[in-house]
Amino acid sequence: MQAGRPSLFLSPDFLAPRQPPSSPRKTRPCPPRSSPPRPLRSPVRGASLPGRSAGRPLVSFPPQEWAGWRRHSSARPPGRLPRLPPACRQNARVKRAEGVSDVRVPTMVWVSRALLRKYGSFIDDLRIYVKGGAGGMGHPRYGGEGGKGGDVWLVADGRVTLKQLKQKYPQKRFVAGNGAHSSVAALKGSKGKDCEVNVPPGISVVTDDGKLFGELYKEGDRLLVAHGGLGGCLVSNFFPTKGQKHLIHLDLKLIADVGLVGFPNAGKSSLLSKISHATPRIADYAFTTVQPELGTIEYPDYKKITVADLPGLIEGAHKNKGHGHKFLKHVERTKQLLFVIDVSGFQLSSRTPFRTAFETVVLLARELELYKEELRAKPALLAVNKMDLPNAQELLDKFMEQLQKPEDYTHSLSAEMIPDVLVKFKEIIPISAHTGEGLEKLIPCIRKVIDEEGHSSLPTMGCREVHAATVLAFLSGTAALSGLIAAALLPNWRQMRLCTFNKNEKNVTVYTGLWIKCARFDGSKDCVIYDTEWYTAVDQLDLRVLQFALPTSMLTTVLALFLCLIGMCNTAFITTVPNIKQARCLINSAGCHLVAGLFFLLASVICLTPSIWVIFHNQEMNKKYEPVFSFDISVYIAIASAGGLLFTAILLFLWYCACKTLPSPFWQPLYSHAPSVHSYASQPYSARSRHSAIEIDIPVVTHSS
Ligand SMILES: Nc1nc2c(ncn2[C@@H]2O[C@H](COP(=O)(O)OP(=O)(O)OP(=O)(O)O)[C@@H](O)[C@H]2O)c(=O)[nH]1
Ligand SMILES: [Mg+2]
Repeated sequence: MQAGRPSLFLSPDFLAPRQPPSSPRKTRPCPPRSSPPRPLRSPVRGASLPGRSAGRPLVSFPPQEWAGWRRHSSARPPGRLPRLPPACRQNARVKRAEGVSDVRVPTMVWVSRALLRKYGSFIDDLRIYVKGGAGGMGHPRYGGEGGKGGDVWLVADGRVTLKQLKQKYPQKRFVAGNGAHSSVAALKGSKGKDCEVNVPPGISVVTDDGKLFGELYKEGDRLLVAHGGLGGCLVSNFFPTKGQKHLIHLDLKLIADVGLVGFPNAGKSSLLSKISHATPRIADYAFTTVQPELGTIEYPDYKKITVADLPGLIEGAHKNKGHGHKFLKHVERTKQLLFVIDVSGFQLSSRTPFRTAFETVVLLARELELYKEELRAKPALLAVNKMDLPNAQELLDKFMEQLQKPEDYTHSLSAEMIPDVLVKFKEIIPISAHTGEGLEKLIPCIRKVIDEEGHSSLPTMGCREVHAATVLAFLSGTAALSGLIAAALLPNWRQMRLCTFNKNEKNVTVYTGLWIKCARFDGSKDCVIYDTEWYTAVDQLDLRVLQFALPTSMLTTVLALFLCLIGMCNTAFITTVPNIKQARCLINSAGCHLVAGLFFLLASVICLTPSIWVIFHNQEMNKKYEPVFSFDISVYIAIASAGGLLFTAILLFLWYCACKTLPSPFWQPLYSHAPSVHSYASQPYSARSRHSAIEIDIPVVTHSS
């Protein structure tokens, strides 16, 4: 077998940790004859599975043995059965010739073949070579300095996967450009071209010797992995230095809020498919899931929680048995663990012991603990699945009893299988992923635990944030509008103080507003002149402009407030899902807050500019005529109102930017169906994401027998 290619056959000890290859074998041995019968035919009597063996079973297999092959078999393994390795085929032929009908095919061969068929094309660990560009030569005669070599950067980009990266750059070499040499024309050589490698977010960069280089968590994160060499200069005798070079591993670890942890066949994928729109593969055999898959639970207040369906763990996963490390590493970054167990227990194969539900919990806790102790600290929920099976209630009662006093029931396990600390579950919820029973309790519970812990890997904006931002914008906008109205109505834009030297006369102050002029004698509150045609007088252009500017500003503000109001009414003040039509065009559209913010900004500018002009215009008038003009309180009010409008606009812009960068549901399509259509829950939680599963790359598995 060629090294580096996925094997076509795996021996049953595939699940054992990889050992250095011993002496090469020419033929692959058939698994021991002690293994129990395994079917190659469909459980349906007489029906043969599609594929090359269709119509001509390789081996026959009594139906009653099939029944014992998998517990609670409800689904036929999909697709064609794998071809047996030559040695086994030969063995089977001989046995058939001898009249032995029940030639046994080990479960793990079948499982491993199925696993590899899918597993081989996914990557979550890629080893690449990075090299910074060399510096340019200096110029000894003129003292010129060579350009610096380009650097190699890793840039997190959600649109790429490691598989794409590998396909695009099969050489897996990333070399930055060299710096330019110094020349007479350009004594300082230009810098070499940087090399940017787009990698998926969630990457840990590890050197060949296991040293952590850095991590790229979110879109746009950058990491410098190889510096370019320095250009030749006087210090280096005009000789350049070479760029750094490294062999690094891009290790992809899943970033999700909740990780589904359990033994194979517990119903993890079934559960994910029920609570989200993800469509993981579900089948009645172990290791159906061989690549982690993500689904998203969406709550009525638009909070989203990502759930990762991880491949099943087996005993010894912490020692990398069954590729345990590759699966367990994805648990590391989840914020919450959701243990899923089969209420009736689990048995991987007839050669491995049967484990009760209680034992599976104990073993899972031990595996996690041995893999990384920190995992113990993660909040955990326990979903006891398959409650629709007969006797499930009795088994559950027993299981609960065992959990109360675990030390009394661990005698069936050896000492090294018992965890130092049994996981403390925040909640134990009996469910049936089949019928949907218990999910109405589980879904809010997941949310509650995430909220309590106060961290979600995907920061989301819920109703409260929307409420706060729009209410604050609405209030400050309303206050600014009131200010504008007051400024427009008060006759206090300009004062003209007329003093007299006649002792019998009193001084007069003329107050000019936008619409009226009022002259008052000192000590009197009554207007002696009430002139609504004041603007016919010369040199009042600034106030004439304000006559148009302020109403325009007010109208614009009203429009912006209207947008805010509708947004608020459709989000914060109702508990049900907002009217989809309105929400789409107003709240849900990225333009809504942007437009409202732009209106506020416009209103602010329209009001502010002529208001400031009044101040300068007064100075000019004082110079031109007598120094009797001064501005009045309306100017202050107008400028303060413009400031308020500007603040509102900034608030909405910030909110817009936050929404654009955060994965807020307000910028994505809303539900396409009402939440109540879900068969399993009539409660307000929709729990159905509009996202389908996100594919996660998994490493290529190469095994030689
Ligand atoms: N009766 C019953 N069967 C269930 C339930 N949930 C899952 N199953 C069945 O159990 C089998 C395994 O389900 P999966 O969802 O593939 O299990 P898994 O834990 O993802 O398995 P792996 O991917 O191998 O780790 C399938 O045949 C499901 O139909 C349930 O609530 N009740
Ligand atoms: Mg699965």
